[in-house]
Amino acid sequence: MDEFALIRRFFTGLGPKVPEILLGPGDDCALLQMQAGEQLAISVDTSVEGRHFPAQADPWAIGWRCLGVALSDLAAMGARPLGFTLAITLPDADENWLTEFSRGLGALADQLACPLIGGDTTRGPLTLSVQVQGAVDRQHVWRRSGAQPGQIIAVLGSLGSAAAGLRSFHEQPERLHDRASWDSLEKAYMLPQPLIQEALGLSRGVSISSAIDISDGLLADLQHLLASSAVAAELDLEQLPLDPLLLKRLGKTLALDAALHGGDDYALLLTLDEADFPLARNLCPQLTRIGRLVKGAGIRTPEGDLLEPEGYNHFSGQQEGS
Ligand SMILES: Nc1ncnc2c1ncn2[C@@H]1O[C@H](COP(=O)(O)OP(=O)(O)O)[C@@H](O)[C@H]1O
Ligand SMILES: Cc1ncc(C[n+]2csc(CCOP(=O)(O)OP(=O)(O)O)c2C)c(N)n1
Ligand SMILES: [Mg+2]
Repeated sequence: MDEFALIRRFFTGLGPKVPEILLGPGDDCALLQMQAGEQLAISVDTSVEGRHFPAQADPWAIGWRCLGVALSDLAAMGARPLGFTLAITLPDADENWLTEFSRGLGALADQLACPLIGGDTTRGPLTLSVQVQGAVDRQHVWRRSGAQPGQIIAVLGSLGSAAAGLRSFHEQPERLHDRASWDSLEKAYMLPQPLIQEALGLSRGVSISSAIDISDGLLADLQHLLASSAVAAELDLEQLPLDPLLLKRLGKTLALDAALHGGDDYALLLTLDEADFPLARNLCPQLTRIGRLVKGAGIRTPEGDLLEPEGYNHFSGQQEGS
């Protein structure tokens, strides 16, 4: 199968038709029509085999995951997906692998009405770069800056599960191929659900002062939000939303460590006025209050203990060839 046959067969017609996409794959560019009052939100994330997902992972799940992690950034801005492009680097054109990969990718593209509108196909070590495009009402766009002392910090989605799921696959690699039997931790890692609908519902109904999605770990990503907003945080570790299975599997200390530093959660961290929290909870019952913003810098517990924001960092320690 040559490059163009591969594109036609696996990467054409993924996701539904949406009115804003005037032109999809097949020309030199895709064309998007923006509506008056909306801004274009753009973000790209690369997923590398062995770095972001295990070598030999289920191709359906790799397809879902590489789009899911990218769409999470649209959720974090309160943006509605319009479409995505895929730059794919493949070691070879394995038809079975590509069939499953494009089905997993297409399943999430359908669920969130986000069609594949173009891309690039090359040969080399397995790497997937997904660029997402979204539309955001200029009145309701969320940024990392904007958090104010006195407001509360809330999280949507659970924390630490994905890190425990990755650990489970390290310990039992044969489980990577048994998608039907994945538990909630394994699903959290391999099949992250970007919180697009939840974010859109919240952004229309309540004023959110700042937001970020959690990819590197709660403390690391909270620190990015705090730095952008020039505020500090007090976190109540007893309130973190933890899956009961995570607590059962790892015990409280390791579960907390996974929730604070593990990453791969693709949960949303939001700040808002305390008075708006009941309304926000009505719109999104899973929203959990985990702390509050205070003047100053850094992250502390209510008892005053400093929490160090170590999270995932691609170049910390400079291993691999330095
Ligand atoms: N190579 C790069 N060139 C320009 N901007 C970059 C590059 N890598 C990351 N960024 C920007 O730095 C910021 C932080 O990146 P990242 O941690 O990847 O964000 P996220 O967790 O939202 O994916 C983002 O605004 C991103 O666009
Ligand atoms: C096989 C494997 N090992 C380790 C990890 C842990 N990990 C790798 S990258 C990452 C952080 C998120 O990736 P990044 O490229 O920083 O995404 P971004 O912050 O740009 O969204 C984490 C927690 C993983 N996901 N998979
Ligand atoms: Mg990124």
